[in-house]
Amino acid sequence: MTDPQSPPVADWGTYRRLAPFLRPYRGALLLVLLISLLSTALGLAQPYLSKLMIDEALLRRDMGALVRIAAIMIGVTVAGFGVNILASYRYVAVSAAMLYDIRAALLRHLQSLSPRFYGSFRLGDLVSRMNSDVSDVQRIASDTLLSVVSNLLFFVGCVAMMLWLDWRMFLVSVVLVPASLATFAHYQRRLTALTREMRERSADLGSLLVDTVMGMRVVASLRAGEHEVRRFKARNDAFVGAMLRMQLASFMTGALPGTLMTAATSAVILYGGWRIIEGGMSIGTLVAFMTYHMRLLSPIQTLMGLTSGLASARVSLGRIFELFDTRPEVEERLGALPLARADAPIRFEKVSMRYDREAVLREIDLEIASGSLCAILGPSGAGKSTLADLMVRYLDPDAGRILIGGVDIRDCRLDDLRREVILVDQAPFLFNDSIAANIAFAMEDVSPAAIEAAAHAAGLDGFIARLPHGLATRTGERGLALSAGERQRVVLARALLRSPSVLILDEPTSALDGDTEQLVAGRLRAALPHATIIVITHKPALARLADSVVTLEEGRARMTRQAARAA
Ligand SMILES: Nc1ncnc2c1ncn2[C@@H]1O[C@H](COP(=O)(O)OP(=O)(O)OP(=O)(O)O)[C@@H](O)[C@H]1O
Repeated sequence: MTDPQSPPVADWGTYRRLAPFLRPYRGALLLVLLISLLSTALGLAQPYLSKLMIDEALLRRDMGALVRIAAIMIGVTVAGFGVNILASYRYVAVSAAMLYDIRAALLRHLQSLSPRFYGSFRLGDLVSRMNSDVSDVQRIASDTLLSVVSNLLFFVGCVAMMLWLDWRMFLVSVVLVPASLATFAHYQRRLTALTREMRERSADLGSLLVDTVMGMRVVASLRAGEHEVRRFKARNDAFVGAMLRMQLASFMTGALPGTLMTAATSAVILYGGWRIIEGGMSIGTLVAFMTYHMRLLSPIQTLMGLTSGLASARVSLGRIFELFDTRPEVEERLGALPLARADAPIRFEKVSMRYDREAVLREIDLEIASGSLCAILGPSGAGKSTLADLMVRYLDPDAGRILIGGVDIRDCRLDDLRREVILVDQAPFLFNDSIAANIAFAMEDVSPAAIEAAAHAAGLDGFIARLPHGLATRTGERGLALSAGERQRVVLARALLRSPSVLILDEPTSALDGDTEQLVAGRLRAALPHATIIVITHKPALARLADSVVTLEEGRARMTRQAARAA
């Protein structure tokens, strides 16, 4: 993983990585290409029809030819209009479907990354990659690629028609192309660097906004509003400066080479005029040639302008593929075994784990009996949450193994493991939805009675009865419309509804008073009579209810059979 402060610019080969996403749409894209070919042919016919109009109808004073050619011109224009609309419509539909596939694949991939990744990656930067960068690629894919194809086709067609009409005049027409291309290449390199800088500044701004909004209560209580506005202004100034520099380079990349090419027009008029006066060329040919020459500029200018879009998309693609390239720390083994139930003993065998260079767990040996209530105690930072993360494979140990019923959990299907072993985190997370939807999150066909039973088991029934909308009450952004203790019980109900074989609770009652804690503890066992329940806690009262107690200290685990003795 590179430093998020310096997002990569993908090399041009990165576009090849889009191939798997393009493959399902090969047929549809080929059809768009054929429609574009037809549209180009219709566009190229117009100047030649003007030549016929001048040389065959006007100069010969032939009224019949005039009407015929005018009718063909109108027909070609109308057909070109229809074909263009069809090509754009089809292309935008295909590119939108393709971009959806990329976003969905990215979302799936992000879900496979460990909490450690989310702990180290800036949230604002992540959102900016999912949103702005994918949108940027979408914009380029929907506008630019069709434009590149049709302009290239048009360019090739123009060159062919000009060579066919008069090759000497063609040479005059393209004499300034090399200078124009050199100018373009210079500004294009500058543009790529400036685009990357602009994206970095934009991600800085996004991260600050996310941080400030998430920490709004701290900002308000410390009266740091003005401090945050100043930080925002500094980052916004840096962003605007980078954007202006990029815009200037983008303009120069398209406009300077185009201006050079326009100068060639005078040379064509001079040379063509001289050939007509000498009697070596018809007026119709010069008019048609001039039209092709002028139209030649347009695809060159458009293609040059588009490269700024492509440069920007290259930066965005680099940022998107950097996420795709972040390997999940935990992956399912090929041929992983199904796990029907996990009501079996859990064994830790010489499990060691370190973050960066610091060892958190050292050769832990432990057995937790099936169906027991086990309390894990230990000072803050001893590695209790890490132990829990290992049991649901948010992380894998550096050494040693964890077995359920004698099977290494790394050999089990991840989906099965996480269905049977549920971890309720220390920081309960609620979605901005109803209490019922939060309890039944991502489950289908759950009866209201089952949700109510889970809410009762989590000690929420009294609270819900007092609410005017009951279970339909919304929980607010991140559940902040509920108290900390209520949030804890909603996530507990969410876990209970799923009837896991193993339930791990990381400080589940830290925000509850003693009476509510006793009530919840009592109902928990009744709701899951056969499950193994592992409770990480700092509370002696909760530990006293446990069948066994494990104390973690300095990376080592000590097991005490009786809660009363341990406490
Ligand atoms: N993603 C991480 N990167 C680096 N160090 C980490 C990471 N997560 C945890 N740690 C460190 O590992 C140690 C154990 O953390 P852990 O959260 O497992 O402790 P804990 O016993 O659950 O603490 P508490 O009782 O305060 O919740 C701590 O020193 C912590 O700073």
